Amino acid sequence: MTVTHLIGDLFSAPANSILVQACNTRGSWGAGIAVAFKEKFPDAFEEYKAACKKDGAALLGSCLLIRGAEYDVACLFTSKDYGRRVDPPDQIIASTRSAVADLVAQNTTDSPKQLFGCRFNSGKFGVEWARTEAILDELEVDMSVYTMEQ
Ligand SMILES: Nc1ncnc2c1ncn2[C@@H]1O[C@H](COP(=O)(O)OP(=O)(O)OC[C@H]2O[C@H](OP(=O)(O)O)[C@H](O)[C@@H]2O)[C@@H](O)[C@H]1O
Repeated sequence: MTVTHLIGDLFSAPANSILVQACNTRGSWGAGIAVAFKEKFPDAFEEYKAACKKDGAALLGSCLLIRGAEYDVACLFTSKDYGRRVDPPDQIIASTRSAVADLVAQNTTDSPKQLFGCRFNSGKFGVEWARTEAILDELEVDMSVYTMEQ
C-alpha cells in the first residue's frame, strides 16, 4: 500500500474512482480546489452543505463519501473552520488520520474504488504535504496524488 505521485489535474483521474479533498464543517467550498469541485459536482456540493447544516462540527474527523455517476467525492473533514479561523495544523493532522481511516472503512467493499487526491491540507489549510502524506503511509493507504504542473 503506498502513495503514488502523479503530475497533472486531479480531474483528469480515471472515471469510476473516488476523488479526495479536504473540507471544513461550515458548508463552504469557497476557494482553492473546492471551487472546482463545486463547479464540477454541484449535486455533491448540495449533499455536503446539507450534511454540514445537519451535523456541523460533529463531522470533524469523518469522511462524507458522496456517490456520483462518473466519480465519487470523498469529503475529508479535516478542519472545523476555514480561512483565518482554520484549525491548528496538529489538530488538522489528528482529524485527517480519523477521516482517512473512515474513508478506507467505507471503501472496503467487494469492489473498492481507486483513490485519487490532490495534496489536500497543503494549500488553504496550511499543513505541509509531508505531514499529511505521513498519515497516508501510517494507514497504508493506496492513493494516487496529483500535483499540477509547476
Ligand atoms: N485541479 C487540481 N489538481 C491537482 N491539485 C490541485 C488542483 N487544484 C488545486 N490543487 C492543489 O491541491 C492542494 C490543495 O489546496 P487547496 O488550498 O485547494 O485545499 P486545502 O486542502 O489546503 O484546503 C481546503 C480548504 O480550502 C477550501 O476553501 P475554503 O475553506 O472554502 O475557503 C475548502 O473549502 C477547504 O475549507 C494544493 O496543493 C493545490 O495547489
